[in-house]
Amino acid sequence: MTLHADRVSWRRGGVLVVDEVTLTPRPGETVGLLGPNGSGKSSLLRLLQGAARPDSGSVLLDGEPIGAQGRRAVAKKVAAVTQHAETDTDITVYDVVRLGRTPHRSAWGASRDDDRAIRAALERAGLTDKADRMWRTLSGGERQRAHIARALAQEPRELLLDEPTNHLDIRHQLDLLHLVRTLDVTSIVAIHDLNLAAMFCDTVIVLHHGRAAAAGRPAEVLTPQLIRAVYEVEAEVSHDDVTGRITISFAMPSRCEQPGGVPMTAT
Ligand SMILES: Nc1ncnc2c1ncn2[C@@H]1O[C@H](COP(=O)(O)OP(=O)(O)OP(=O)(O)O)[C@@H](O)[C@H]1O
Repeated sequence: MTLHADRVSWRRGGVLVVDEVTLTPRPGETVGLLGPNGSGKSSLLRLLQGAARPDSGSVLLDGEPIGAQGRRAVAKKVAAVTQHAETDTDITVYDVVRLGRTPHRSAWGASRDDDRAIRAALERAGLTDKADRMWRTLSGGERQRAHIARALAQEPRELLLDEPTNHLDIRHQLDLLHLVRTLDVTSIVAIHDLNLAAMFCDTVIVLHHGRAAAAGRPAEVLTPQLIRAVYEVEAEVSHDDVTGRITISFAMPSRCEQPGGVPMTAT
C-alpha cells in the first residue's frame, strides 16, 4: 500500500486548480508530474502531502485518509521538498538536515540513529564537506541539495519533490534524479524538463488545467501530439531501440524567427 490520490479536486481562490485527478504509484516507482506553469502540479503535491484537503475525492496513505492521520505519523512516511523552502536563521547545514529527524525524535531527544541518518543523507546529497557551513552561505543549488538531504534524513517511504532540479547545474540535475530513482522509496517529482522526465521516471502524469491529460510510461505519453496539445509547442520525439528511451527536440517557435534568418537583437 502506498500514497494514493483518488479523484481529488481542489478549488483555490474560487478556481478549480486540481480537477478529479487519480494517482496510484506503484511502491518504489518514480513518477514524473508534468504540465505547463499553473497546471496544478504544486497544488496536487500539497494535497498528497496532507498540507491541504481536497474539496472532493481523497488522498489515502496506507488505506486511511491522510488528513485523519497525525502530522508526525504522516511525516514518518512522507517527506516533501517544496519550492521556496527558505530559512533566514543562522544555522548550519547539519542542523537543517537534522530537521528531517524531527518526526523520529523521542522525548529523550537525539539518538545515535539520528546522527547516522543525517550523515548518510549529507553523503548522498554530496554535502558532507559542507555539514558545518552556515546555511545562508550556500549557493542556490547547494541549498536545494540540503533540502533533499533533509528529506532523506527523514527516511521516508514516499518522497514528494517540487521542481527539485531548478537551481542545479546539469551534472547535479543528473545526479539528483539518478539518486531519486535509485532510492528505495516511491517518488513523485514535479519537473519541467521533459527529457529528464523521460530519462528518469518510470511513469509520468501530465496535468493540463488541473486535469490529468495523460498518464503512463514516458515513451507512450510524451508524443508530439500530446506536447502540442498541452504545451502548444512543436516537438519531434526519437526512440532509441536499444535503451527504449526517447529524446525530445523542440522546434523553434515561429514567433522567434526573423525573415531571412537575421537574429533578433535587443533594442
Ligand atoms: N494560494 C492560491 N490562491 C489562489 N490560487 C492559487 C494559489 N496558489 C496557486 N494558485 C493557482 O492555482 C493554479 C495552479 O497552481 P500550481 O502552483 O499548483 O501550478 P504548477 O503547475 O505547480 O505551476 P508552476 O509550474 O508554475 O510551478 C494556478 O492557476 C495558480 O495561480
